[in-house]
Amino acid sequence: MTKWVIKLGGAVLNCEDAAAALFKVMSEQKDAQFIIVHGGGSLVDTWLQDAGFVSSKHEGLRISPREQMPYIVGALAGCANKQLMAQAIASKMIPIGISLFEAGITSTQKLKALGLVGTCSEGCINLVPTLLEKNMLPIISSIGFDSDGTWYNVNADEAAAAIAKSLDAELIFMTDVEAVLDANKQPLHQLDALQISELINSGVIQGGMQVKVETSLLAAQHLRRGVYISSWQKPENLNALLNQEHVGTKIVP
Ligand SMILES: Nc1ncnc2c1ncn2[C@@H]1O[C@H](COP(=O)(O)OP(=O)(O)O)[C@@H](O)[C@H]1O
Ligand SMILES: CC(=O)N[C@@H](CCC(=O)OP(=O)(O)O)C(=O)O
Repeated sequence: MTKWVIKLGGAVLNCEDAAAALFKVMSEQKDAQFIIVHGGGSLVDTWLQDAGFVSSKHEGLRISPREQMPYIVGALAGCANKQLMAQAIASKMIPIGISLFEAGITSTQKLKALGLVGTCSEGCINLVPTLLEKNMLPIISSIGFDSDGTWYNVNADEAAAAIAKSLDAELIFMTDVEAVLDANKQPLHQLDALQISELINSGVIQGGMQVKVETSLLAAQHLRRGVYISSWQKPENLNALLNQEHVGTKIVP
């Protein structure tokens, strides 16, 4: 049975029932198992702003001071995770909301200057295979922990790639744009390492998309197959991708 890790960008939560439409596509698939890894960057922005914090990013990664972590964890592992669970339940699936720790990923601090931004490496326990055996849908937030129990804010694209790696699963990034766009805002069909570095150096790919393409390339190289970036705005995109059709941008190793 093919395993698919589907990374959902957090903006899906701003669009009523968009996630439910994707869950419906998944529930109709036979011979496939799904694992959701989700973001929620826009929700984190709102929660931090409402709490009076200023939040900034460095190359697409949110600088995460210790005192902001309760809001970040609350938005990602709490609100975003449970909102997605609600839409999965409405789509007649059986979701189990977990963090990276239960999904077999351990984190450590990435870079002191970023605060509690975490990395991903292989952890000690992994509930995902058991959940899949029981026909449950793991919905994994990008909150990680180290072996001392310190919590970390992990970029959700990096989290999805680590989960796909640990399960040797197919990986699809579903974001808020149809594809990676070139300098003229035209969709790019396929990208390799050289094209990616040129587009980043020239500033055409930046911010969250920079993290996504860099992470996709590493994942494609590790998995030795293409990784897709497409939009969650059209559920038919997911259907097409699951049927091996080319939609969005394919990142090739
Ligand atoms: N070359 C590019 N092509 C497409 N989107 C880009 C590009 N460069 C930057 N972006 C931005 O990246 C965003 C997607 O990244 P991000 O907001 O992190 O998505 P997600 O929350 O789905 O992970 C797009 O909405 C767009 O604003
Ligand atoms: C370290 C880091 O950048 N963490 C991200 C985690 C959420 C995320 O990645 O959300 P999207 O997938 O919706 O962008 C953040 O705080 O925004």
